Amino acid sequence: MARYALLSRRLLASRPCMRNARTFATASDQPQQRASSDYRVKLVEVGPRDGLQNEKRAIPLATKLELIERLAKTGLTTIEAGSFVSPKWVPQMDNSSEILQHLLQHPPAAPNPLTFSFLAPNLKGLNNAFTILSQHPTAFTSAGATPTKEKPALEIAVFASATESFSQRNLNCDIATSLTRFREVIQAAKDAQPHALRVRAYVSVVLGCPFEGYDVDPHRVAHVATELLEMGADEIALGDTTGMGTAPRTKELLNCLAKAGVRNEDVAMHFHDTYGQALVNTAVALEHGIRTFDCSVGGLGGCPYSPGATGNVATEDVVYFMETLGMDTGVNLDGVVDVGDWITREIGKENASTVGKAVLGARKRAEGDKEKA
Ligand SMILES: CC(C)(COP(=O)([O-])OP(=O)([O-])OC[C@H]1O[C@@H](n2cnc3c(N)ncnc32)[C@H](O)[C@@H]1OP(=O)([O-])[O-])[C@@H](O)C(=O)NCCC(=O)NCCSC(=O)C[C@@](C)(O)CC(=O)[O-]
Repeated sequence: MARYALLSRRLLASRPCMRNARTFATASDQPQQRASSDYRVKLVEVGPRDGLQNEKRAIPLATKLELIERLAKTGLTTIEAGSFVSPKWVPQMDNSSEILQHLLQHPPAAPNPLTFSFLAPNLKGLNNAFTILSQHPTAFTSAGATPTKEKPALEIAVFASATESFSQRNLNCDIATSLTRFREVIQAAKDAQPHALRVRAYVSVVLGCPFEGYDVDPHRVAHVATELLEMGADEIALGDTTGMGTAPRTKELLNCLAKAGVRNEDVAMHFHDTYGQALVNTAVALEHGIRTFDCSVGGLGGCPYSPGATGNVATEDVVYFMETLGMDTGVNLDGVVDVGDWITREIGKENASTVGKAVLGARKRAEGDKEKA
């Protein structure tokens, strides 16, 4: 890890990405899977965490729980439900312990088994999660096991940065220090008793930084990602935190990661739609072979430490987009449209989903036609 921190940005930029596929802690001997799974897309709903973390008004615990319960009914299988960060830094996430507790005691009714994900930036955050988990040791499945409707799976997410400026603003430390902390978090999550936890690792500002601009070095992203995989992270989520990503730069980034040995099945894309490019970039990533995409119902979201960044790409828009391409998300479009309509009204935000608004408008017109007839 230290070698990445010590190399100058210039040196990194001039280095070609590694040509030979590297072996990471999580790599298996299986060849990249194609065939029918090629049409299956996994959507990770981040609305309850990324979608709400930036809201200034306190959102009641009951609203957050109802949001998760409503989302669970739509066919979504992975829901980012909270964040064990410092409440001084992100006050909105302060009731994440209660959320985790509730989800373990009362797993939401859902058509599919669920995985819940929680952010943890350090051991303190992870230990806060462990305090709740230790009270319900049999209420969730282990990392490798298949979750059931009665026993959800749990995942911890760490979040690194591709630029030093964003790392300082978001985590109050440089990238090297954050990676040292994440190594401890990942190790502790893997060693957890009675169950190991799955670990997702974000790399933020991969296609543009609010403080350093568009020119984020893809080689730097690849280095941070490979470090996290070598530590044992199960998945890398590439965050276009600012929504500054474009189609050619998304392609360049993914090619760079592939050359560094990062497998498509270990990558998730996390697009924000600030410049309206999220679906175009999604298409590029899909074409590249990525099959996991983050999204937020109603297009809620924004990072408190990324000024000007707006919401995540809307779940409704991604579901519609994937379906028009013949991809299978397993998510009920009408169901997520209803949730987006409900939560945006509930918290007094504009519904940022284009598809959500179109479907709601079409329904209204159909009702009007029915009344006239
Ligand atoms: C990492 C720290 C804590 C360092 O912040 P720090 O101030 O350097 O931490 P510290 O270790 O000096 O501790 C300061 C105080 O915080 C407490 N503390 C320390 N850690 C925790 C914890 N885990 N949970 C609860 N409390 C904690 C600690 O106990 C102490 O309390 P005090 O003694 O003053 O009463 C802080 O910078 C932080 O919480 N940052 C999180 C910022 C954040 O949540 N950002 C949004 C999520 S990232 C994101 O949205 C991007 C993403 C993931 O969506 C992808 C993308 O779009 O790119």
